[in-house]
Amino acid sequence: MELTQLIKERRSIQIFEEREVSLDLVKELLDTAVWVPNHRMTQPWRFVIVHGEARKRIAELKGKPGDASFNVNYYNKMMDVPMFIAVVIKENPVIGIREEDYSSASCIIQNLSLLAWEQGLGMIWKSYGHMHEAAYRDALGIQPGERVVGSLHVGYASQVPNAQPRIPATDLITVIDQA
Ligand SMILES: Cc1cc2nc3c(=O)[nH]c(=O)nc-3n(C[C@H](O)[C@H](O)[C@H](O)COP(=O)(O)O)c2cc1C
Repeated sequence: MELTQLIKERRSIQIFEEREVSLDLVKELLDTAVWVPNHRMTQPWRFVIVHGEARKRIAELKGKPGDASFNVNYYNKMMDVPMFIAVVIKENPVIGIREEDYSSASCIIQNLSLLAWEQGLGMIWKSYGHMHEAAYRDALGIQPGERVVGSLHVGYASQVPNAQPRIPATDLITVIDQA
């Protein structure tokens, strides 16, 4: 697919087919996705991939089946996601570097979503609050000093949402050409 078409036609996917996602394919896509610009080449990221039965680590964060606190809707919603990828970065103590690192990690996520889309694979970047909470961090082995940039839900789309219109960049351009 041509890059322009890929960029415009990629959608964030919420609802997936039951079909499994190949771990090898995702590893290969990630290997390409990390070719982002990265000031100082800090490359502070790593990726925690959760799939199969391990999805229960996430699905059971709001109670296990049988618990009084069990949230069946949350459990089912999470177990319907074929694969999760937590994009994790080491938090640099210097704020400027921390922002650069976060920006580069965001580029990886966009690269990955385009590469996945090209392969017919859907994805959504989720930023739910509980990815910063101790229970989620413990379940995925997130270390002190690490930040979860996003929890990516990955799978083959069962529904592709309509595109939401973008404000044309041409309406947002200020051209300065006078001395
Ligand atoms: C930083 C970031 C965080 C996001 N977090 C969520 C989220 O928590 N839940 C959600 O449904 N979508 C989330 N999204 C996806 C956006 O809602 C989606 O990109 C937007 O609606 C435009 O749709 P499109 O990606 O299909 O063009 C997030 C996107 C970004 C870039």
